[in-house]
Amino acid sequence: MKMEAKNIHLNYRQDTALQNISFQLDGNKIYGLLGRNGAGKTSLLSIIASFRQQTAGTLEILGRVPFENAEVMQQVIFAYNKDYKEESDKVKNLLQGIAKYRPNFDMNYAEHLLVRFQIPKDKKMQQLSKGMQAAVDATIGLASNAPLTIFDEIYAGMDASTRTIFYEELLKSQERFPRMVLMSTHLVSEMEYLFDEVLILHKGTMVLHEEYDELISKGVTVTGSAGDVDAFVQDMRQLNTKQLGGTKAVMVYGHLSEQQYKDAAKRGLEIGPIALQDLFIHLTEGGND
Ligand SMILES: Nc1ncnc2c1ncn2[C@@H]1O[C@H](COP(=O)(O)OP(=O)(O)OP(=O)(O)O)[C@@H](O)[C@H]1O
Repeated sequence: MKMEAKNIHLNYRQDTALQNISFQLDGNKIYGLLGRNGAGKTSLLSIIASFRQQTAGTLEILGRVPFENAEVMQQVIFAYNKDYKEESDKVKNLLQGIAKYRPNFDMNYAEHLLVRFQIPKDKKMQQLSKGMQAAVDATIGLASNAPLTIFDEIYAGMDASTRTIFYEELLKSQERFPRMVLMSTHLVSEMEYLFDEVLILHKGTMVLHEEYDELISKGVTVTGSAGDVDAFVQDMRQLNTKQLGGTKAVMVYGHLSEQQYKDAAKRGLEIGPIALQDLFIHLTEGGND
């Protein structure tokens, strides 16, 4: 699967929701789309899923414009928390209806997921709790086996155990049927282990797109006595500082050279990894409140 966005803008009347969004995604990987409330995640995913059209710029999926292109849209599933209050269909009938239009839909797997999520398949959708409805949305997203699978904050309403089942099943089904998965979230620390690549949106612009391993390897946390830490990090890009008594931990962004590792060891400083959550907070702080 391949996707390319060039200079996408989206306005809602006079408000700008997305500006200058460009990226290329290539491969059957899990992409984490991170952003705070109102960053533009749903807006961007809705354009990718052809639920709405951008104001300017181009989007291509497999080299074609997806909007109103049935052939491309067959390959895409957009799973999000739907409103089922008017939905009197039973769970099993809803799934059967979806399976008719989805060539890769795996009903056996969907039933397995319903058992794992403890969803009674003979119950009407409108009678399920919010978390159970979200689990049905996740089931649809996973069992559709669509080459481009989009989950928009699908976990909302799910309890911690249900979310864990969802993450496990996502990884298992991705192994069986590799696909491009785009997943928006602000539960960064809980979900970061799922991501192959990370995209961070902030106030409608893309502030970062990198491979997860590369991203994590780029930053380090330097811990030790405050004076030594300050001297060591003085010329580095500092992201975050914590101090407890005389001990200080500073998160810095950038690769350390071999010499810097040696210097750190000499000064008795500890070098540890950074957390994506810290980087996310740093890159998206300010302006939204
Ligand atoms: N239908 C709409 N009409 C007008 N403005 C909208 C509409 N939908 C979204 N917006 C605005 O666009 C911006 C981006 O919203 P969006 O829903 O894409 O963010 P999000 O990152 O998905 O947020 P959240 O994490 O809170 O769901 C926000 O400022 C929001 O107020």
